[in-house]
Amino acid sequence: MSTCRLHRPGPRPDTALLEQCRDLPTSILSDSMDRVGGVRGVHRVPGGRWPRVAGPALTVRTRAGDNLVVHRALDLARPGDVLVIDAGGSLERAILGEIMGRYAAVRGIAALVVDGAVRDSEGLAAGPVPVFALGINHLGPYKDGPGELHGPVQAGGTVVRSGDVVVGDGDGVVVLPYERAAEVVARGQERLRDEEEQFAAIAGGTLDRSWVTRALAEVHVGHEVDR
Ligand SMILES: O=C([O-])CC(=O)C(=O)O
Ligand SMILES: [Mg+2]
Repeated sequence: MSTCRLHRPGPRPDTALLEQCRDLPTSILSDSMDRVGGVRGVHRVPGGRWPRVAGPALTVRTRAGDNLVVHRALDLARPGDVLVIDAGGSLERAILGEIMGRYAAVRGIAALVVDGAVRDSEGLAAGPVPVFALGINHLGPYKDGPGELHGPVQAGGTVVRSGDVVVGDGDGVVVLPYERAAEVVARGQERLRDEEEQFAAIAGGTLDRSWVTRALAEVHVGHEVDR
């Protein structure tokens, strides 16, 4: 017998806001949090080609190399949840694999984010549920516990609370704190429009590059620079 501490679940973000998040690249969203609000080192498993995903965090803290409470989380998850599993960043053992990935799919789980390793990476990559992890390891987990659900965790150096908005794509994973999510999305939409204008200016040959010379004081050393 082991323990699984159950905290009270966090708030549930608005579905329209989650929909808006799916239109915003993680790069734009982390820019919109002043380039400091991202999960570091946790990426899509190799070969996974899923579209961008966004959902509320169901936070899981487990002992490194053990997945008993992750199994509990799979059974308690609500459709659309993103499991954020803090396995202490350990790569010693995988925390989940293809069986759990397939079960997550039938439970309607939106994504699995593991601050630790996973295995069966080819099977996970072929499945419908996006999986993000710090690494891959064939060595499987123990099932002894303990752990906790819905409490605050860390993933890739970022604090994640139950109900925070988790967004993942080909660049990795960002977490929008629940209270700031609407503001970050609004900033992100503005940045996306600005980037689209830059793409059009690049294609049309009208991109203004004057900021580069303004930002740099050039120092010529010993010879004239041809222009
Ligand atoms: O055995 C486990 O606990 C993890 C695993 O490989 C799977 O879910 O397929
Ligand atoms: Mg397996």
